[in-house]
Amino acid sequence: MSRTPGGLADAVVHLDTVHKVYGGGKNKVAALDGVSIDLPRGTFTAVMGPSGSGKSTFLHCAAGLDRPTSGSVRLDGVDLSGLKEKELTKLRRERVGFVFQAFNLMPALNVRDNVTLPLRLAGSRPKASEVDEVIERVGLASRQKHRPGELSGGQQQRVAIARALVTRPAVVFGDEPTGALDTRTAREVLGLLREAVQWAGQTIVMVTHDPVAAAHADRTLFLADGRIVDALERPTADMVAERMTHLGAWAEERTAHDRQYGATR
Ligand SMILES: Nc1ncnc2c1ncn2[C@@H]1O[C@H](COP(=O)(O)OP(=O)(O)OP(=O)(O)O)[C@@H](O)[C@H]1O
Repeated sequence: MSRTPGGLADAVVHLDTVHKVYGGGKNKVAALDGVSIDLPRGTFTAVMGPSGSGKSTFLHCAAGLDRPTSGSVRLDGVDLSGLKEKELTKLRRERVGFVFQAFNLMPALNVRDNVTLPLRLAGSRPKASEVDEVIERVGLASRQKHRPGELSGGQQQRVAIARALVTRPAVVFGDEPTGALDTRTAREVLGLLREAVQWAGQTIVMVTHDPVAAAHADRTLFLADGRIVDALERPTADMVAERMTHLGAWAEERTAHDRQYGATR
């Protein structure tokens, strides 16, 4: 892939020296400490790291849900730092899809209406054939008139995935999308995400604690103390778990050290 001075030519998400600092004085926390990364179009990236390493902060800054303290984020070619709140909301609505651990469906709406909601909110009229296709893809064609309360957890997450994909976003961000699912259902949902990368060239970025989930991605990034400290291409779950064990032990040592000597990371 060709590189430009600003990063990869076809990076959907580009972070350049992103810092995110919370609090001040003794309570200051550097949740992100100079993160630079390109996430290429049509790829599936998993983000892992010990608790408190900055995964959610990374996702929020990359998705334009939160603003970095310094550094820049470019999403689908747009520099987010230049955008006003309203413009940012519009960009998220049009170019970003989200899948959360809690499915966040509207309980009063049926499957089809939940799926088409983002399109309607953006003021565009859903094209029936495209909606049919995405609902078919996630295996819910026979459940379109059901409400979320009548569906299993896995089916509800499929609705959320269809809702995220229907706008054909530049990137889908997943925050522990399989965190609330049993192992078998989680695998099915991950298979669907993987398929979306394959059949639609979808770009996906997913925060997860689960090495098996990370093994579905093309690349796994490892965060520790707000920095990307490692990356694995097409790793197995065992490789990811092993890397996490090292990072976990390292994080524990850091915590013990901080308790003894204090820290303002
Ligand atoms: N709003 C906030 N105010 C102050 N500190 C915050 C805030 N949000 C996050 N932090 C701190 O920033 C650091 C990174 O938090 P973040 O939630 O990004 O980590 P994480 O890797 O997603 O953790 P987990 O796996 O436990 O969800 C932590 O030390 C956290 O306490």
